[in-house]
Amino acid sequence: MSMDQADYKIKIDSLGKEFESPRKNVIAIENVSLEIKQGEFVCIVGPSGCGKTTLLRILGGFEEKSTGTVSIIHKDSEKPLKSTVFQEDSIFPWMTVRKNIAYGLKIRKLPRKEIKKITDHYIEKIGLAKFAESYPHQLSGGMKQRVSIARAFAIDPEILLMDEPFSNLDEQNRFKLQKELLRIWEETNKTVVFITHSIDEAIFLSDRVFVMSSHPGTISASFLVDIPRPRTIEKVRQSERFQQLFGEIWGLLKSEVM
Ligand SMILES: Nc1ncnc2c1ncn2[C@@H]1O[C@H](COP(=O)(O)OP(=O)(O)OP(=O)(O)O)[C@@H](O)[C@H]1O
Repeated sequence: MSMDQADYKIKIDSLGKEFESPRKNVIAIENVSLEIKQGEFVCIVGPSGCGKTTLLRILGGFEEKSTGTVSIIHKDSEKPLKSTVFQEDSIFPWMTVRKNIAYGLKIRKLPRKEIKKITDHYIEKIGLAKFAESYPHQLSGGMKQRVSIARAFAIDPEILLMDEPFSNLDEQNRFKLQKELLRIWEETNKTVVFITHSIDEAIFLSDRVFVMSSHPGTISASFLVDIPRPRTIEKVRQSERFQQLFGEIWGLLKSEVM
């Protein structure tokens, strides 16, 4: 199939990962198959240890798979295919907010003017104009995660991989960042794969939620989140569809978590 004909952005087929260890090998994920469309926002939820991070690390190219196939359509080879945002803030402590966001663009050797334009745009988007020349140690946890997100978007990847980026934040900061993330995503048409422990967060953010189960770590179900956008946390939580999805997803996870 030619790239233009493919109706997926990411296609995973019978993916498996076994970690070898001297005592006992661990099967982290087994027989994972899924397709993600261009521009889709998907969340993956599942109990601790079910293999979410392993799956994301394979997608990100940080880990080798053991079995199966992963196909990702890279449309514009001039631009990076993917960028990852991790749970802990991973910005450079010795660089200012501005330099952190500009870093990936400098690596790509974009013209200086262009770098400034893009960097200013994202500094504004994440509400850190007053902190552009601050260093990470002068920022709160939420502000640092904002910088990570801005940095990931600034390099303009086709796919964003996010591994529990908000799990270390308090609830109010999490709401704020979720909203900002959706706002930026809505204007960029990027494909996002987002891992979270939180069913609320998964439903609020995504077009589709994949639920993973453990032993073996595999996809046990997927749910279409047909709640209209733009969304607000208040409206989503009050909607009947939210309650219904929450009940169904929790129903699946409950037995494992308990
Ligand atoms: N480098 C490694 N070597 C050996 N085993 C590993 C390695 N990385 C992960 N595992 C094992 O693979 C399984 C899946 O781990 P993974 O971190 O992907 O789960 P997770 O769903 O992301 O967990 P959590 O939600 O707690 O972050 C676990 O049993 C874990 O111990």
